[in-house]
Formats: sequence, structure tokens, C-alpha cells
Amino acid sequence: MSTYRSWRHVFKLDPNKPIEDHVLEQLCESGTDAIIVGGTDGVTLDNTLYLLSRIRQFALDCALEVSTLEAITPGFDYYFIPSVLNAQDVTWLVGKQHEAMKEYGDIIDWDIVVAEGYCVLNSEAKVAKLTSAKTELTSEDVAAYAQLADKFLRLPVFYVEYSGQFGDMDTLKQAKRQLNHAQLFYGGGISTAEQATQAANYADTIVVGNVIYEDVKQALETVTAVKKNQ
Ligand SMILES: CC(C)=CCC/C(C)=C/CC/C(C)=C/CC/C(C)=C/CC/C(C)=C/CC/C(C)=C/CC/C(C)=C/COP(=O)(O)OP(=O)(O)O
Ligand SMILES: O=P(O)(O)OC[C@@H](O)CO
Ligand SMILES: [Mg+2]
Repeated sequence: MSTYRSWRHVFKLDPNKPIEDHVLEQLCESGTDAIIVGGTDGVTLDNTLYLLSRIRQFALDCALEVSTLEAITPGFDYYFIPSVLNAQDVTWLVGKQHEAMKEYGDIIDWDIVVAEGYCVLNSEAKVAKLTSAKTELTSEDVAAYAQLADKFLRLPVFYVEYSGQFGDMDTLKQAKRQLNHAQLFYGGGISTAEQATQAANYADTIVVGNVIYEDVKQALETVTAVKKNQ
């Protein structure tokens, strides 16, 4: 297992979406650093276990990004726990996490749990609607969330999330400037090599999701784009 801190490119696979064996093989053998398993809705223990068992045929890191308590299962290298910093519904800031502490607090292996401070910026994304995220933010607002995550909360990961839409690269750049310790994840609408290169210019780790299900060839090109500059 490599440390997640070295990841430059990851694919995010949604347990709620079917994926053919040959596509999964191409993704896992593409040279990407890891697979994150996660989605906003329709994630169950069954579809999570099914996807995990298929990914485990390949030798790469695999993390579960927890969006529901029912889908937590042993067997992942890491457990990423989102907290939506700009959620207006506190359930998604600390509510679910508090519930989880009551259930799992005493048995958690903290070495493989990674807290992510999300800043959700596409108002049309499912995650924005679910969490009632305040998405009308300036780049200064986002930079302040980055500072909050890095300096005040000391979170290991700050995640600029534009799920479904390619975001504003200047906003990403401003966020990066505030981070001394936190790893900057960027995800949202990366569907070309050029977009992958742009986002990887500022983000430590880029996350490629939906394009996998729309055009796998383009998804694979995002790996080459990031890896060729390493
Ligand atoms: C037994 C064992 C192995 C124990 C391990 C211990 C462990 C890991 C315990 C859990 C600890 C803990 C604190 C858990 C928290 C649980 C929880 C439910 C937290 C809430 C997380 C949260 C804020 C979810 C909101 C949604 C969200 C941010 C999801 C992230 C993924 C995301 C944005 C995906 C993109 O969405 P997608 O579905 O792809 O959207 P589209 O379809 O529109 O593309
Ligand atoms: O699905 P896309 O838009 O690529 O976004 C990736 C990821 O940030 C979603 O949580
Ligand atoms: Mg998605």
C-alpha cells in the first residue's frame, strides 16, 4: 500500500453505477494511483462489497469514501470521511460523523481514516442538493475555507468539489495558496487531458469520476496527462 499523500491521480468509482470487467481492468491497470469507491446516493453494503471484490483483483490502492454508515465494511486500504464545510445542513458537517463515533468510535483504526474538508461549488450537483451547500462563493470565500481546513481544523485533506462541472482554476489556485499541510484534492468535470493538466497544476491530487461512464478512452487519457509530468 502506498501512502495516499503520494497520489496524484485517482479514479472515483460509483458503486451505484455498473461497470464492465474489461473497463475496470483498463482503469486499474492505467497507472492511476488509486481507486476511490464512493457516490452520493444509492450506495449500499452489497454494491460496495461487489465493487471492492472486483477491484481487489488488481494491485492498486483502494479507498472507501464513506457517504453512508450502512456501506462501511473492512477490506479497504483507507476510509475517507467527508465533512462538507459549506453545508447549511449541519448533518453533513458533523452530524453523520457524530453518529458514526457512537457506533464505531471504539473500534476505529485511526491510521487508515482520513478526514476530508469538502467545499462543494456546483449548485446542480447531487451532493450540493443533499447537503444544502452554500455554493455562491467567491474565490476569497473558498480560500477562507481552505485556511479554515488547514490552519484551524488541521484537516489532512481539503477537497474542492465541482462534481459534474469543470471548475474555476483561479479559485483552485487561491485555495492552494492557503494550504501548508492539507493535501488539495480537486474533482469535477475533468474529461480531457488538458483539463487534467490544468487541475493538476494546482491540486495535489485530481479525482476523475463521471467521464469513466461516458468515455473511458478520455478517462484513461487523464492518467497519461498527469503522469507524463511526474
Ligand atoms: C468496520 C470498519 C472497517 C470500520 C472502519 C471505521 C470507520 C471508517 C468508521 C467511520 C467513521 C465516520 C466518521 C464515518 C462518517 C459517516 C458518514 C455517513 C459521514 C457523512 C459523509 C458525507 C458528508 C456525505 C455527503 C455526501 C458526500 C460528500 C459524498 C462524497 C462523494 C461524492 C461527492 C460523490 C459524487 O457524487 P456522485 O454520486 O458521483 O454524483 P453524480 O451522480 O452527480 O455524479
Ligand atoms: O464525477 P466528476 O465530475 O468527474 O467529479 C469527480 C469527483 O470529484 C466527484 O466526487
Ligand atoms: Mg459521479
